Amino acid sequence: MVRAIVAGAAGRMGTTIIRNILKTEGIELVGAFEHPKSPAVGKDVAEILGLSEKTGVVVEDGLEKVIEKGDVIIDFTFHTASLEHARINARYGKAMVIGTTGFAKEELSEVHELARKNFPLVQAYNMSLGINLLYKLVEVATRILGEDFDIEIVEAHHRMKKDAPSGTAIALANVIAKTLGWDDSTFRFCREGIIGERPKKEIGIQTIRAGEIVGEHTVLFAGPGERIELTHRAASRDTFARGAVRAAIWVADKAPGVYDMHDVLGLKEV
Ligand SMILES: NC(=O)C1=CN([C@@H]2O[C@H](COP(=O)(O)OP(=O)(O)OC[C@H]3O[C@@H](n4cnc5c(N)ncnc54)[C@H](OP(=O)(O)O)[C@@H]3O)[C@@H](O)[C@H]2O)C=CC1
Ligand SMILES: O=C(O)C1=N[C@H](C(=O)O)C[C@H](O)C1
Repeated sequence: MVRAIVAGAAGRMGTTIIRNILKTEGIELVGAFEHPKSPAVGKDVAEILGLSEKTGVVVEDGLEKVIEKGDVIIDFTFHTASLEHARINARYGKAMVIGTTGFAKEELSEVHELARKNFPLVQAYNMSLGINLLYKLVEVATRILGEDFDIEIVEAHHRMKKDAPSGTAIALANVIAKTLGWDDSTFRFCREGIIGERPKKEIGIQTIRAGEIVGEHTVLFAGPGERIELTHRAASRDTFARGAVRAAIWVADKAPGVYDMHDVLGLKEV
């Protein structure tokens, strides 16, 4: 049985992940924590989730209060918090699953460096099966169309999302750039005013924030006389949470290193 600790236990993803752990075989919830000022601290997670029966797991006020109880930490919080949790975990060597987005390049490099030396980590900006398949489809479409077609990414999320563009949009842009042998200097995040003709060597990334949209990504390939759009729409956060729980079970007994959802889902060789 894999013993899981959930960071950001009162958040949108934290609560969804805990619900999924409670109904999944092979994994149990042994710890949950929030930042010290959170009103959730000191409450049984059942109270946060609106369950009638107590779980016996109380929300603590930091990772170090619970880390020794668990085998794997699942972290969907905030970029600075996840980096701090990785730094703490480097001293304990527990497995980690990090779904947090919004990292600066240097922050993510530090997280990966810590993992390579000290603990197994699954890090992915999107843990849904559909998006991880979309990465593959986009790679194929880019290989076939990339030289002649303009490629744009449009992402839409709920009004509460703190970072833009989404981590998934950046990951999609990275797939396209890698396939074409380009780098991230070709990413174009916004356009305004007299911008002139679109350069060929450009990957547009546009952001929409509105209402309660769970998460939508479209990659658009527009060429002479025709257009292809590949779209993924998440209807519920459960799709991300199921992926995170699957990743937690998978990574618990792995050697230190950085893994992604293609490792977890067995899509590496597809
Ligand atoms: N990889 C994937 O598949 C997915 C990734 N995400 C990413 O996950 C992250 C969280 O998203 P979401 O759940 O919607 O956001 P929320 O703001 O709802 O949840 C984050 C939680 O973490 C808490 N938190 C902040 N700092 C700390 C800390 N130092 N220690 C412990 N807890 C802390 C927050 O508390 P407070 O609110 O009080 O600040 C909040 O409860 C985002 O980066 C998002 O982009 C989201 C969905 C899918
Ligand atoms: O903040 C969210 O909600 C989501 N964030 C992730 C991202 O930034 O890619 C994944 C998902 O689309 C939901």
